[in-house]
Amino acid sequence: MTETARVVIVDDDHAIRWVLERALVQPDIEIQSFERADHALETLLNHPPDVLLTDIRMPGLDGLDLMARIREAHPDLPVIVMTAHSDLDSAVASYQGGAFEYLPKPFDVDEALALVRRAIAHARERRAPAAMPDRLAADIIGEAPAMQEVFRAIGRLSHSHITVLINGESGTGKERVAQALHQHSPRKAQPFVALNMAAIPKDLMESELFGHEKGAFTGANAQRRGRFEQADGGTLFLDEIGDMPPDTQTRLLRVLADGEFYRVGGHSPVRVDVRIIAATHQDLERLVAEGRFREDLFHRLNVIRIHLPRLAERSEDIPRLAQHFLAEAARELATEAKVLTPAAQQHLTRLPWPGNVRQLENTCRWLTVMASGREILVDDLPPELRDVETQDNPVGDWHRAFRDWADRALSAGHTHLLEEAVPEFERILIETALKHTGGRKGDAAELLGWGRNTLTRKLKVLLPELAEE
Ligand SMILES: Nc1ncnc2c1ncn2[C@@H]1O[C@H](COP(=O)(O)OP(=O)(O)OP(=O)(O)O)[C@@H](O)[C@H]1O
Repeated sequence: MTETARVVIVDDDHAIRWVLERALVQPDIEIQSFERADHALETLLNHPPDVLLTDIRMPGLDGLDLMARIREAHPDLPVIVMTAHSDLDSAVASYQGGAFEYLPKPFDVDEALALVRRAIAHARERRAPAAMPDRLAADIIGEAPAMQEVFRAIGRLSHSHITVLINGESGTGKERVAQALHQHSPRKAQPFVALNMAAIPKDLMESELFGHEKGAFTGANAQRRGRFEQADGGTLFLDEIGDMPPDTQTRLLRVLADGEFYRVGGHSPVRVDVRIIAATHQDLERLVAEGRFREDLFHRLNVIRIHLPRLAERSEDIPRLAQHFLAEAARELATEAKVLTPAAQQHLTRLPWPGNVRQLENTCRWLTVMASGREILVDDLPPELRDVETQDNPVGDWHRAFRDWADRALSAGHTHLLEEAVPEFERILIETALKHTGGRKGDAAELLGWGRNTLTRKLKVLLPELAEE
């Protein structure tokens, strides 16, 4: 976050102002200082900063009065009160007046900066509901612009009962978003019921959705309420709607139009009030064009469309998502949360993630169990992720080729692979380094990290034709 924070300092002591002004010179902090509280008052009231640092004892209006006046108008403004160490009474008074923190003088500049940073974060957190949240109540993480767009949509829809269609590949978080839409809707106290069309056998789908009467078909030993009835008053999430068979589509359309339906084998209509959120990874327009999805149903569902991008298209969210999933996995397994080294984190942000957020979540679970240390290195990643070729990871290429070679050699019954591999490895490095230095051996040795003598010795064995030159 690069938003600039405004910090106001009020202290009659010139030296303290000077020290603080210098301590707080940061790219994301803007400072304004005042010598007297009464001079600062008007600015503070009309243009409240993110954080106020004030001394207590000052001529004219004192710090506690200043704080009281400001907090009347801006109760959430964090105030840091500075005062002499010994002055316990004023510290207590400042807390009672609602100070965010008490900073005893003399203070350490790093301590002062850390406290100001904490106060800025606190102020932002308080403002978060009004500003753009980067995390919703349903724990959806997303700072990427496309996710912010999704959050905005959830916010805008929070007073409505409108039908929503969520598009996105498998594992991108469609169900999470559906839950968030529900939790931020007027129906939040009512049930959220989810049903995945792809997971139900076709001939059970209607009874699953609409319920059945006793004796409606073989095995229907009792009356059963379907998902529509279970979701009455709440939200019904229909996942993989593109997999819904045509006759169920027809029935669904009728329910959406009439607000009532019949249980399978039933004769009296059941009325329900259900909000539908549907999701699909398929291109519904194409299914409509191909005659596999009813056009009228498509239009009924496609009132508001939310698109969830693939994880690779929001790679800036990967570090926070990973951290979140590592913490979750640690909690589930009752162990300490692992942390990614910067290199491992960078590697993860560059992977293609065909399984999207779900794949990242599973990877974090795997790492929590499998990584040996608390810090996760690139080498700790599962091989299929570690050696993936990425734009910036040419190493992936040869790792894979090398692994294949080892595999083949072992399958062919070779033993003592190192005797074969190590000289080959060194020969390739030496040749390449010499190519880079135009044949200069001293420089090549330097590039490789060897002494010149070592290179000469290696050349004799590995590349005798070059050794004498
Ligand atoms: N932005 C996010 N923040 C935190 N967790 C997320 C986020 N997106 C997805 N998840 C988690 O990733 C997993 C997959 O998400 P979800 O089941 O919602 O995906 P989906 O698109 O509905 O998948 P499918 O189409 O396969 O059903 C879930 O465990 C979900 O909680």
